[in-house]
Amino acid sequence: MDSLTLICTAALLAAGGLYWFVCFFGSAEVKGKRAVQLTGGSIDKENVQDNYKQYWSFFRRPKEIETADKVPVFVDTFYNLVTDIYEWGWGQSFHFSPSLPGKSHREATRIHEEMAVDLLGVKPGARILDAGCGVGGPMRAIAAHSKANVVGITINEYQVKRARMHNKKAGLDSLCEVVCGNFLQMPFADNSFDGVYSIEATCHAPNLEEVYREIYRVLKPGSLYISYEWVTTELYKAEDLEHVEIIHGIERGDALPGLRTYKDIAQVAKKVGFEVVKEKDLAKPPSHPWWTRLKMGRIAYWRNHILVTILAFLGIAPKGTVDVHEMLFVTADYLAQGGEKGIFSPMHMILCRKPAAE
Ligand SMILES: C=C(CC[C@@H](C)[C@H]1CC[C@H]2C3=CC[C@H]4[C@H](C)[C@@H](O)CC[C@]4(C)[C@H]3CC[C@]12C)C(C)C
Ligand SMILES: C[S@@+](CC[C@H](N)C(=O)[O-])C[C@H]1O[C@@H](n2cnc3c(N)ncnc32)[C@H](O)[C@@H]1O
Repeated sequence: MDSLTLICTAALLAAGGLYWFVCFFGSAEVKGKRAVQLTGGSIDKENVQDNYKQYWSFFRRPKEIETADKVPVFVDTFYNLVTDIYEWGWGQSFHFSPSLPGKSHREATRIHEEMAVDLLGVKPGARILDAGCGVGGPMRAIAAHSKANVVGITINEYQVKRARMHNKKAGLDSLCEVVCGNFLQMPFADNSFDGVYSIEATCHAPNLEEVYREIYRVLKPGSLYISYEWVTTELYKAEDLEHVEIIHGIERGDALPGLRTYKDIAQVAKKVGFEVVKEKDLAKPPSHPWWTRLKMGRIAYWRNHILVTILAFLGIAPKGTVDVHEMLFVTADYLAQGGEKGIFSPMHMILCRKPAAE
């Protein structure tokens, strides 16, 4: 080999190495997390693996998941385990949105979020609630778009920390406030919000009636509530074993005490006193598939898996991160199958009004 060939080979190797480094340590989306910063949320590094086992133990005793008082703990554990991986591999908005041809995932996400607040019809300065706010991606988009004051509530203390940090960084902390608490028993006065929204969050409630009743309580009479619900659709057949396996896979990988059918949503809303203004499954055509983003990411998930394995081996990421990542990897597949078969929707939209006071 002459020296020119040697130099060229070395340059190629260096460029390849740099490319892998950027791919590995850089981010697929714009977010505030890098692989080397993955943690177990509020869980101490050495306890992550045990907490992951504890999360799975809930599914070995499904009756416990049905016991309402155990669910917030189970959901909190789940979000300690996944929040950093979500932020790293998906972004600050922990939800799906229909694909929009010609638009990026970020734009499609923002449009889906802005639609929610547009339908609430709130004015600048109004006080609105985000029930189940995650790390606040939707809250910031909605506050910036509507100029409303948004109060977010999440059961997970680590998400509160992340959301407050992002709000400050985005210069939106004067419009956005974050509270740690349970949306089944909120620390807010009756009739104190001009609007409420929940994006892919109430699916974690063991009993939809309880959370809708609580949202109804804090909403001012005459004001609107909008929710994007996770449901099984009319195509889901309980006697089809493949359908059952997909839905169970979605429940296990997403901390769900049991997916509801689309029929339950309006029924429960009416039961607690709401008038149903509009109900629509936003996943249905002419919407473009929401699950293509999940499928397109497959190569990146493999890359992420290798990276997480190396980081855990080196002791940089907590032990247990590999298991959590693997769980999400498998879940992504169940979600995409549910979407493709049309048996599952993460965006069954319902818009309700609390009747005006007499
Ligand atoms: C509303 C909920 C969460 C919905 C989505 C935001 C998340 C559901 C599945 C998640 C993911 C699956 C695969 C991961 C991948 C293996 C990893 O490398 C990078 C992150 C993922 C893409 C991750 C991102 C978030 C989800 C899409 C539920 C919980 C009610
Ligand atoms: C999938 S994330 C969606 C977050 C946010 N809506 C978004 O789209 O980015 C679900 C959120 O619901 C919250 N949540 C689940 N159960 C809750 C409960 N009982 N009380 C408060 N928040 C809860 C979780 O902590 C998490 O923040």
